[in-house]
Amino acid sequence: MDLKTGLNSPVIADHLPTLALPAPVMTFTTPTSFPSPGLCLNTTKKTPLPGKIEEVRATGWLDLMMAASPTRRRQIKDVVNDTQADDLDLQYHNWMVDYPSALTSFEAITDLAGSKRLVLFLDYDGTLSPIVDNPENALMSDEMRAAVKHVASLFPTAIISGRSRDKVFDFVKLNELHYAGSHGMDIMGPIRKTADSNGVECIHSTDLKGKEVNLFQPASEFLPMISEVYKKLGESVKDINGARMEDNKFCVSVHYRNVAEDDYKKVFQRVTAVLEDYPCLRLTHGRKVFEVRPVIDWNKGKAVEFLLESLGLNESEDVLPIYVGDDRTDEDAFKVLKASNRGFGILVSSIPKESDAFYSLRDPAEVMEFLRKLAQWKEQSI
Ligand SMILES: O=P(O)(O)OC[C@H]1O[C@H](O[C@H]2O[C@H](CO)[C@@H](O)[C@H](O)[C@H]2O)[C@H](O)[C@@H](O)[C@@H]1O
Repeated sequence: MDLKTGLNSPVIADHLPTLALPAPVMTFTTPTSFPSPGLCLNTTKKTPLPGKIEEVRATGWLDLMMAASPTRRRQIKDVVNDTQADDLDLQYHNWMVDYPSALTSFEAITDLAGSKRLVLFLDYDGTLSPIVDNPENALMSDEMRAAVKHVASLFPTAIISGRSRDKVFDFVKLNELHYAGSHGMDIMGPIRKTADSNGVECIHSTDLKGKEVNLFQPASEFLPMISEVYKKLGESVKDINGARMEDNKFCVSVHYRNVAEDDYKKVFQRVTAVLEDYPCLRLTHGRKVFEVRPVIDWNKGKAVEFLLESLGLNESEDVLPIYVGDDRTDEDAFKVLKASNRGFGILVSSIPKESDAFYSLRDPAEVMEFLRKLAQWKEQSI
């Protein structure tokens, strides 16, 4: 079995790299040294790669596209027989040895939390709302909203999403939370309580209720480029049935969930052709979606660190951050918590996946149960 490609393997490894087109601008290591888009504008157009290499690259991405957000057991019960379905269950249960359920391990989690201050980071799509065909319809249920509101009244809570911050707020509609949109490139957080140690510049602003907040937008210089590429990508995929664009402010999503598999390659080729002219932008891959974003050293993991610092909780030993997410981009946050050894990630997945998370939950319904249990535990211990 090849665990890395996911071929013949129960484990989906969707950690493939960002698009491997040669780019003159690499990622940067400090938050203050973001590349200016101007640095990338005058680069000469790259010589097209020999057909064969292009083909290999396209094929690698094609496998990824096929494997992305694979069909869940309950959806495939009509197309596989009972034995195959039982096999899938067995694979899932074996996988859970490495990624135990956060529900069945709840006591271990609260033992670890003890008297520490718990901080919650939540992804949106696939975590608080189920994955649906039309991204505009990814509504959060009232029960989930109530569960999130309840935990947010007990623990500092933030939502970190790939969507634009405004869009995710429209879905969630809760003022008690902090919000980071565009994969953390648009953060509205509390006024920083600690000294600004790494020189990250924020704009003081007010939220809808007039409360003072900090706005952090490390990719603001890229806005004109992002809106230009949004238009070009839209033009280039408009004849592909089912392809859908989404403007996430500092990044762009090209959805192919509703595209026929025969057209996947076309989507990939059209997107990469447009990006040939934008070495300052990179392509990543989520659940049946391509995400185009600036090449800056900023991601959901950095957003977690930033928010912890803003909350004055970054240096404290007494803090237990928990991040719940379902997607490849959430892995950056899982990694940060794992590396700092002070909190952990919970991967939301109904299929086995390699992850830097510590625990797992099967779907948003289990996420809601977990949030309710956390609130109940906290209230009992007050
Ligand atoms: O970080 P997230 O909040 O998880 O955002 C990642 C992407 O989520 C959305 O797309 C995904 O959910 C859609 C609705 O269920 C689904 O139709 C799509 O196939 C999924 O990829 C969002 O629409 C994207 O823009 C985000 O990048």
